[in-house]
Amino acid sequence: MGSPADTLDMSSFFGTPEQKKEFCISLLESLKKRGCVKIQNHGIADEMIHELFAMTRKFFALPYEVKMEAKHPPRANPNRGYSYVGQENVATISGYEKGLNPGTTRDMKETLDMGAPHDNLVDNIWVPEEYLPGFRSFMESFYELAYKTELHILSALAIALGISEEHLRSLHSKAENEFRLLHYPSTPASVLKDGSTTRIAEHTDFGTITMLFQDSTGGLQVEDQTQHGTFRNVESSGPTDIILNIGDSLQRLTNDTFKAACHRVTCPPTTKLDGEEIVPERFSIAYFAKPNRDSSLLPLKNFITEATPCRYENITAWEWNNLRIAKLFG
Ligand SMILES: O=C(O)CCC(=O)C(=O)O
Ligand SMILES: [Fe+2]
Repeated sequence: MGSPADTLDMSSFFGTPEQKKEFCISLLESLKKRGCVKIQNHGIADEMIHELFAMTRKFFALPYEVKMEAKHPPRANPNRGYSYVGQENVATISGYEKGLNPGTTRDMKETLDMGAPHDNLVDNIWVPEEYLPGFRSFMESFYELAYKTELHILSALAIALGISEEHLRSLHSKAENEFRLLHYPSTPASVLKDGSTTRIAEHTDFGTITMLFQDSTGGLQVEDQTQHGTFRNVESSGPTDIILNIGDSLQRLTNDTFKAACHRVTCPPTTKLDGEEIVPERFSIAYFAKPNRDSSLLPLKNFITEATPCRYENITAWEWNNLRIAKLFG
């Protein structure tokens, strides 16, 4: 089966110049091989991540009617607010890159999508403060913390790729990101058996990088970059690990030097689909780092050579995002 995702200690990025260089090189190698990497000591305090999970659990434990006070509009845009189980089905876009028709597999998940606290275009949608005191301000501060880590990771990637750190960071200067809480309710294994229902269908994320936190339930799988069609289980050593994966926008900017990581969530590996088993609920949190909406996703000059001609047309990050999400709901 080969090794699962590598684990990297990011404290070396903040260490000596040699340690920093070594971290950047390992990051690039691991991502190219496995499509994702686990990062520890990334700078976000453990207590903040534990609190993030605690808040996430509290949010999804609210009565349905309360969550619906923050309801996501019926269409994909603006991508803000609470989506109930069945509202968004990722299989509709699973085969996008491969030119396949929309799939019909249903996702068993509920989500809360948020963006920057002061986004120029779209406001966040919150449940009234009295139902979840402190929730909004906590999520807004976590967003800022995650953005700082995003910038460090972008620097590390730029160093490893030999491109300008300033330029890559400037493409992300507005923090026009998305931040999503996910809850997969407990489900009889039999429901997930025939393939018509899953937790989240396979897909690539649309942005530059995704930083994911998951609980210990299991079920996340990422496609190996060197063996297409082979999905490997990715288990975190704890909720504080960041699972980092590459999205479509970085694939475009690097002219396919990086390929976006295809991933999905199924039953935990130990589930026996034939039994009476109940698959336990699962919580995860994804921070989707995206280029500024108005920036171009045309591959960067460094990646265009005679041997590797430009593979992508000029499109803005916002146009790309909207093209990808158009089929998500409905
Ligand atoms: O729940 C997870 O671990 C993955 C979620 C995900 O891939 C997404 O929301 O794009
Ligand atoms: Fe994803």
